[in-house]
Amino acid sequence: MLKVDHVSIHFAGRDGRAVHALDRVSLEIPERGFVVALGTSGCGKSSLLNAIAGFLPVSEGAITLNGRPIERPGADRGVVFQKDTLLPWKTVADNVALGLKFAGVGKAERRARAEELLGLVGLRDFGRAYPYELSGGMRQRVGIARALATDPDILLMDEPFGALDSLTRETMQELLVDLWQRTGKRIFFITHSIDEALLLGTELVVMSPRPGRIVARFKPDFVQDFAREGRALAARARPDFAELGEEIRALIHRSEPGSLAA
Ligand SMILES: Nc1ncnc2c1ncn2[C@@H]1O[C@H](COP(=O)(O)OP(=O)(O)OP(=O)(O)O)[C@@H](O)[C@H]1O
Repeated sequence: MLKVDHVSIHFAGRDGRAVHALDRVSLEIPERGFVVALGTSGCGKSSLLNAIAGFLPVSEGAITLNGRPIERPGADRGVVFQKDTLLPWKTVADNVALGLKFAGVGKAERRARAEELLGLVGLRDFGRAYPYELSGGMRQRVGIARALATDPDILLMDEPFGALDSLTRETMQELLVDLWQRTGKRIFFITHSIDEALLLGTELVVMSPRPGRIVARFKPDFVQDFAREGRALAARARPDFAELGEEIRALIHRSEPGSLAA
């Protein structure tokens, strides 16, 4: 279990006043859970993800993974960002195996594991290519393979498909749901897209800013239809898909700065 227990994160703002990026946020991600956070810009989504990753210390509260407190980055958490962070001078296979190298895994095993992971993300023949030879979608596939390399307990994904064109994004959503089913990893995923959140999440947490809080939680089951069909069509066709989407849209708009409903 990944457990975020009453976590607050404060930053010193430029005017000297504290910025409450997160205020007593609690969250649990069970095995095979796919939790999606969404909300307006500045509601603390990335701060929450960075704290789970161990990049950012919490001001109050605690985060534990299988009972162990998270205090620093670790191989039990794989991270994927919107912008790929591949090393341009290394081949795709070497990029995928980077975490394994740090973990002291030998060359032959690294190579075999990279090949296996590249097969899993549909890039079997690209191990010797360099990142500049790949499209944006392909680079994100490499990023996902790299995040999976150390066989982490959880995947942390910060708007991983936010910079992709809509067709590539759909393909990547299909790939991720397939990977999720096959690997059984728990996932924490950030998006600005209500459609994407509904399609992917087993739990959606809607956040609002200043201070960053969870204002609503939903447990939709559209991802089961998506996984079964391999396509989003059946899930999107359900009347409750649009209804829940509208409910979440209204919630988010209400929390926007300057909103008349705020
Ligand atoms: N290092 C920092 N120093 C000071 N303030 C910060 C820092 N990082 C984030 N903040 C502030 O904390 C709040 C939450 O930021 P965060 O990036 O977590 O939000 P977000 O929901 O991920 O936003 P976005 O959707 O735009 O990525 C914002 O008000 C932001 O300005």
